[in-house]
Amino acid sequence: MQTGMSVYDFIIEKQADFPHATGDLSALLTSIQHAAKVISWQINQAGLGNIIGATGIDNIQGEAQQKLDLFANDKFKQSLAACGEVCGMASEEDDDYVAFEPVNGKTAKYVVLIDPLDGSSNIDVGVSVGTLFSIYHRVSPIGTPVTKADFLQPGRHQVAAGYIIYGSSTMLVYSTGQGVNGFTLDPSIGCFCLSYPNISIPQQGHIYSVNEGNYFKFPAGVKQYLKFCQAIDETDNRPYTSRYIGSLVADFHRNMLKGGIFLYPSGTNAPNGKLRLLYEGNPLAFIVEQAGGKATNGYQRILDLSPMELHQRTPFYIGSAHMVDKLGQLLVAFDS
Ligand SMILES: O=P(O)(O)OC[C@H]1O[C@](O)(COP(=O)(O)O)[C@@H](O)[C@@H]1O
Repeated sequence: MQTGMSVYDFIIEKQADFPHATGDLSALLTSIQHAAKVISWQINQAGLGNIIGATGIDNIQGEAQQKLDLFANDKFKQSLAACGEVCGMASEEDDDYVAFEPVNGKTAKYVVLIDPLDGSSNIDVGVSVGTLFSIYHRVSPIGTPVTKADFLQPGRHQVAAGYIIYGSSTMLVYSTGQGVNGFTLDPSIGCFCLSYPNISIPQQGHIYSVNEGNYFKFPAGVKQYLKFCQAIDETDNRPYTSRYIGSLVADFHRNMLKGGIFLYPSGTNAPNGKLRLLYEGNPLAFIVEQAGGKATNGYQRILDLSPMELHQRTPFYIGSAHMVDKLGQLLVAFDS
């Protein structure tokens, strides 16, 4: 897999490893790229058009819906519905899942869960934002109406997952369960090209990412862990560095490439934290594990959690394996 090759060539080469591959997943991934390119173009001109700012409506999360949230949600819905491989989509921006009509009599076997524009409250200040996606095989019989059960599957059943980061460059990072690869959008040819093959996260990092403004709401184990990160100990390069953008995809992407831990504890914003298990937790947990890292709710592997509701939240700790383990030990010691 040589750097610079297009994602299309990459998918075709990878498909060769799976003689029974039908190309359906490849077509689905291509439809995600199409929507991402349109959104990337819109974000790059965001200040010029009438596309920044809020719509005046709150979404089911109780958050002010940004115009670009809706734009991105519609773009992914259109592209995924048109590709014919997806029987339904659940989005952080929609109260309930939507079922797609069959295309040319094709029997779609996948469902997609998506956070169309994560960190969108940062758009009008020019900070990186992202899209998160999660793909499963449906559990209901093919050809029958899609059901809620198709979306409430544990994260370990994901067939593929990934994110797009709209930052200094636009990147697609995804996994189909055979490692993690990153592709940068080359605007001159309108194509995602391989730029980060076989990404792996360092087992130990020196960055911690958390909104310390919520410190007094954190569980005792988290407070202990932050003390550990800030303590002076040259034997293992402490104190660590604090970095928090407030845009999950951007914070995660940095920590995956450099090594680090991202924390969004329980008790902040809501009893179970702020971040959504299905749209934010599961796709990033799938990616980080494929890159050699870990993701937990403090006590359990995120990918083993059984979802009960479409918009349920979870405490979220993700990153370098040794750092997530250390935090887990302190949570058990101080909060169980
Ligand atoms: O402002 P807080 O409470 O630190 O929360 C920041 C977190 O919320 C988010 O903005 C939530 O994302 P959404 O934009 O998808 O609601 C994350 O990207 C980010 O990590």
